[in-house]
Amino acid sequence: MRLREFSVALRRPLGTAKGDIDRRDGVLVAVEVDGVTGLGEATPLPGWTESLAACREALETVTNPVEALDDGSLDNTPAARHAVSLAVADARARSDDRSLATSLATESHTSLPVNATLGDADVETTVNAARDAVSAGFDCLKVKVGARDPETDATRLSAVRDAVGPSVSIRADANGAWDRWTADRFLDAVAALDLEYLEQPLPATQLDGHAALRRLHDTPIALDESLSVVTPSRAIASNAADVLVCKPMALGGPDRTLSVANRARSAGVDVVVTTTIDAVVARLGALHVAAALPGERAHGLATAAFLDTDVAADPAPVRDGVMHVPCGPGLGIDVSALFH
Ligand SMILES: O=C(O)CCC(=O)c1ccccc1C(=O)O
Ligand SMILES: [Mg+2]
Repeated sequence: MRLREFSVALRRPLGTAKGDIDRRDGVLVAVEVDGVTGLGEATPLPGWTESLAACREALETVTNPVEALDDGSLDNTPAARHAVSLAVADARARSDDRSLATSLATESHTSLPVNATLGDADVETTVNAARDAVSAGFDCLKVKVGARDPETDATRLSAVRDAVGPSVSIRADANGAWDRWTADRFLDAVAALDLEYLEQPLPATQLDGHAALRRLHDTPIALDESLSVVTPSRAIASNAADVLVCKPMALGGPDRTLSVANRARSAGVDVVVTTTIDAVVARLGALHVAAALPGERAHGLATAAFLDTDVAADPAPVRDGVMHVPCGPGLGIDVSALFH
């Protein structure tokens, strides 16, 4: 297995309730499966995955990539497992001469709607960013909340709703910033705004709290960080979510993400696939995984624009709020663009 480290700055930091994300560092991998090369990427983000040091160490110990996926050695390092699992899946799809999405599902989407991601900012900046996103063709916005008091966040969202009108879908993501009472205040204040959902209002371990919010308010609830600290089965069984926000990087790879998504769907829980603001290889992986899932919701994959540079050219840029799934073999990116 070949490894190549990379480091990219964000063009503009993403402000969240848990601080700014301003750079992303990770490891690209290339594996050989039956003589065919596949590409993977580990871009760890503590809070969702292991540290970069733990990720690097786990990848350096892999001798047989296919066996490493099943022997438990990568179970505590989801970003490292993601890189290996994606690379093996990419190699297999390439040797079958199929796109990754079509190798993962008998029926897959050829294009997907995606949400614009709006960081924490004051009311005016948030409204301007929302208008810009809608002008660019997005009909779904995800706004970061939880860095301000809940009434101020409600004012931001209300101003966004007024600016974009009723036909644009609005999501909010608090990144676990609140306690039950603060989340109640926020949900009371936004009750008339018809939010698509509120993502991770409470800390990751508080499944019962999320279940209570779901019972007491009409705004649907989504879980994100919780999926990194409790088993997906528990998250699904606890009635704590209408939607699971699935980050392949945090769940340990495309295979694990598909299995979580299938279990969620059987329980009547929807799935939205997002990135941890990854480089092009992992973004494409998440796009193919999302394409392999049924459902019509917008995914959180429009994160390329946060990066100042990338490790290779992007074959799936966002146009009009939509991403087209590359139909060439595997991920749809040349191995030679990344490994010489
Ligand atoms: O879902 C999106 O719109 C983009 C991804 C995103 O918001 C995100 C990006 C990096 C780290 C955490 C998160 C998050 O969903 O909380
Ligand atoms: Mg989130």
